Amino acid sequence: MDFADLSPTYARGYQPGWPVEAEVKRARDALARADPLVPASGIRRLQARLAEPGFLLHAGDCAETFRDNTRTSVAKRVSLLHAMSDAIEAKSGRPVVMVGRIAGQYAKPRSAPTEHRTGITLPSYFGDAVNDTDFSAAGRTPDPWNLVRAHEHSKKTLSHLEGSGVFASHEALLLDYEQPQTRRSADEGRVYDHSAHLLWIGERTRSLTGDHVDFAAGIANPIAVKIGPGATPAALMGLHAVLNPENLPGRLAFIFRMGRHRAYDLAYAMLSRIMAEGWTDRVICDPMHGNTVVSPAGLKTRVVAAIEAETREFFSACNDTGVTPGGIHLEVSGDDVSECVPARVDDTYLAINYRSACDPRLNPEQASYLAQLVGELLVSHRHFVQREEMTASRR
Ligand SMILES: O=C[C@H](O)[C@H](O)COP(=O)(O)O
Ligand SMILES: C=C(OP(=O)(O)O)C(=O)O
Ligand SMILES: [Mn+2]
Repeated sequence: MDFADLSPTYARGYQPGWPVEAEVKRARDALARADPLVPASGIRRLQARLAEPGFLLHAGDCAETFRDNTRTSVAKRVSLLHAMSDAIEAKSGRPVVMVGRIAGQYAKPRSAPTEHRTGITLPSYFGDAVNDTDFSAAGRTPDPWNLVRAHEHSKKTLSHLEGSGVFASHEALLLDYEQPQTRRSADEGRVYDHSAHLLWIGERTRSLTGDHVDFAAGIANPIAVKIGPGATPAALMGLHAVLNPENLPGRLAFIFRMGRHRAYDLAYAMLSRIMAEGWTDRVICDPMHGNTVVSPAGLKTRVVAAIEAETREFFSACNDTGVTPGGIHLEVSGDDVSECVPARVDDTYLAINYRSACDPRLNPEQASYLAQLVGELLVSHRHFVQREEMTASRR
């Protein structure tokens, strides 16, 4: 296979170039026969929780790996989510719904279809559901049976999550993974994607005319859509019309990931439109994905101060438009990694324990700091709401 020319297949909605189409069909058939990973009742339970005013804590790995899918690792991730949730609840008094980037976050939409190292060109790493991080021809060749392995691993993770109060979510990127797991429920006739409770559409695949939005429109799970700096209020309008035409609470969330410098202005414009239209869609802040930088040694990192700054800007825009902040979306690790730098990019710090298979994650200490901050910012929003109510009652 000519790895240097993957661009044409990859351009089709970031789907990997599978080497043998017949194998893709066999893997899809295996997924269609496999047990549903999450039951319709669990999906409906999350939808009901999201229809209430609770705050969504949406966090986990950028890319889970099969290697790290152990009971211990899952337990550490769950306990971090609980610690963060407790901190937000304790400060703000607002109930928190925990949704992990977990039990299926195995696919990545990479900026470039190929990676070059010392004269060798191979496919990029697209997540364990497609290929391997190992930079070798064997490791990087997409294997459709990894889709089936991703299903098996997700099943194992879900068994560790049982009774933890954490719902599962991932980016619905690989249609060869999602479509075969989509079934009509026998009791109420709705169509659910049983691969996770919540699915999100990424910044790169949210085109109104693309296959991903079309797929999401056809399933009844809660859906989130990433909204980056290139989006307009008109684009939001189109997504709302297609994904939540009945304006159902708990169905749709917009995850803003604007980057710290333009976060306030861009969010303000979008939130004003949401307010004016009276949409029930939840608004969430992802202060990670617009703030990725590359260190001098070539590692992707994020400065915690920038993550904090975007979080503050988002909450200010919510306060100034009167929209309720609906959640925070973070990439975090249960391990003490050194992937996000405190205040300035520093390769010595990054070298201590950089383990991410894709994007840099907050370690537990950094994640807990962010959770405290969010709790505090929610308190000032509560005061804002009370002020509004007082003004209204005086009229
Ligand atoms: O979340 C993941 C990344 O932001 C996305 O895959 C792009 O990463 P890349 O620019 O390293 O390809
Ligand atoms: C790829 C991701 O984000 P975005 O689509 O916002 O770039 C991600 O959440 O890992
Ligand atoms: Mn990421």
